[in-house]
Amino acid sequence: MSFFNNLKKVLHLGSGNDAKKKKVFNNIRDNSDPSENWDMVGELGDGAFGKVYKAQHKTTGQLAAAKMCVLDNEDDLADFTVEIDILSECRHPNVVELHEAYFIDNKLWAATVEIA
Ligand SMILES: Nc1ncnc2c1ncn2[C@@H]1O[C@H](COP(=O)(O)OP(=O)(O)OP(=O)(O)O)[C@@H](O)[C@H]1O
Repeated sequence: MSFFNNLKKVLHLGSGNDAKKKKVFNNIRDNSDPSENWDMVGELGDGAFGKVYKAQHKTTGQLAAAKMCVLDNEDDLADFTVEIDILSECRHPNVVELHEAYFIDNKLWAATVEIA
């Protein structure tokens, strides 16, 4: 970034749209309802951040563990994106695979391959 752009940023002289810019989360379907694709067919457990449900994909029948975390607001979503991004790209026999992640009504849903 140029010196001039840095100065504009420090002095808050941007275009005025910066605060309104919506964050883009590459691996999270924003404002999308997981129940369009997944049926919650049971409960698997409780974690530090929320409940984990047993989910079944409506078309493929694939089973998954759907972890649901209630967030205070959309800004808190940024705290989870690192984990979501790593799980989306990581393919290892000892690490659960992330199918899909959704964010709707301040709830983050992450559907990973069920292992138990
Ligand atoms: N992929 C899965 N397959 C089967 N059961 C799972 C799976 N993921 C979680 N569970 C169940 O849900 C419970 C809570 O999981 P969760 O990952 O939230 O635990 P946690 O240890 O609190 O992790 P974190 O600190 O990331 O929230 C687990 O103890 C387990 O019983």
